[in-house]
Amino acid sequence: MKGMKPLKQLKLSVPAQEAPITSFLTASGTFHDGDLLLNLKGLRLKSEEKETAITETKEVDLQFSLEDLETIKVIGKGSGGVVQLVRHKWVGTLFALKVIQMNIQEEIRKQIVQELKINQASQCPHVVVCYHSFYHNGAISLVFEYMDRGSLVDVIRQLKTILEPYLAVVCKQVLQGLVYLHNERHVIHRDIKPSNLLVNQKGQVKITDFGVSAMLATSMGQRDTFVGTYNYMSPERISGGAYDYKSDIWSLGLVILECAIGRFPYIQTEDQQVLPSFYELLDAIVSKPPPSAPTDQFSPEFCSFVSSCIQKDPKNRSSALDLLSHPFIKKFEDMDIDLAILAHVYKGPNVWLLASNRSKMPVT
Ligand SMILES: Nc1ncnc2c1ncn2[C@@H]1O[C@H](COP(=O)(O)OP(=O)(O)OP(=O)(O)O)[C@@H](O)[C@H]1O
Repeated sequence: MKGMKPLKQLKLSVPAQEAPITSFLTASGTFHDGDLLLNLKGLRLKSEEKETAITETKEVDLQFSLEDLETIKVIGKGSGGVVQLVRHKWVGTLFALKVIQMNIQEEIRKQIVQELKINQASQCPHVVVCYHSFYHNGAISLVFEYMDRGSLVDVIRQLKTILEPYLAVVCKQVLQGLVYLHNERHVIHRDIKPSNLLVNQKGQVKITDFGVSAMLATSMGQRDTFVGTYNYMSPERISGGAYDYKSDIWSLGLVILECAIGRFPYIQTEDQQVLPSFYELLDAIVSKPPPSAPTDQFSPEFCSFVSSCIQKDPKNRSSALDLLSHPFIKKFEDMDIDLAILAHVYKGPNVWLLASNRSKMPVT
């Protein structure tokens, strides 16, 4: 047409950016990073689309979007957002939906998608499966396998303490999860704590929130700055030094000791209910001798296990793989202890039982 410039001559001035938004976000709102696609319909690996995933649970094959899920109730709240129990409207399967509000910055995008990828790809029976991840309106929604007995926080709250035979089984399962993360995935969890160890009525214990805390920290522009609790953090992390898989072992040791004695190990006595102040706690973790299991109350195997984990120098801590063959774990292996009994005695996060229920469990 007359007067109209050829298309080639039309120029649009776009401000210079390190990476144009179109390089990772499509017009329809889909993140893409290599093989990975993340949008309202969920997370997909292009390369895996053709492969038929062979999994034990049929839920993995469910194709769904957020609209297919209906909320039943809120089951938890963390520093990043709420966790809801949701049901798939058509199939009826229950899931835990974690919604995290976040302002995604360009420089952390790669790390987030990487973590989601690892999380979703989990094929370990002791790591909570993340079935789907949705990114919508500045929030990331993660659809997790629902663990119907809540976390170890709920268990300790109700039962007060967990006896050694059960603790050995809990420990073994967490260690199997850690061996998977450390030795197969080559990643550090970085946030092992009671609320991230979930239980179901089958008596399975699984590690959750893998990568989520790091994702939150980075999204807040605080790369590697922790957003949750510092309570279970290893001395080398608190001091800002280099840390590795052994950092998770320190945290595991504190969690297991807490489950045995019924209080956070840096709280000195049973009467003392409050935690030391933030700085007192950090100082105690870094400068004081590490906590240990009282030898007059616990078996030598248990005391040795705890001290193999809670060592100030990470070099002196055992690896997850070595701990799997520790005498404390081996001691109860032949007894065929069914953790489902514990899950049965303990009725779940909303019912607080009296500690008298402990009498139903075997005595060490
Ligand atoms: N997959 C799940 N199945 C059942 N309950 C869950 C699941 N995931 C989380 N919860 C419950 O929701 C609670 C809150 O979880 P969330 O991961 O948001 O925070 P947190 O681990 O308690 O704390 P923080 O955000 O500081 O890490 C958990 O303590 C647990 O009771």
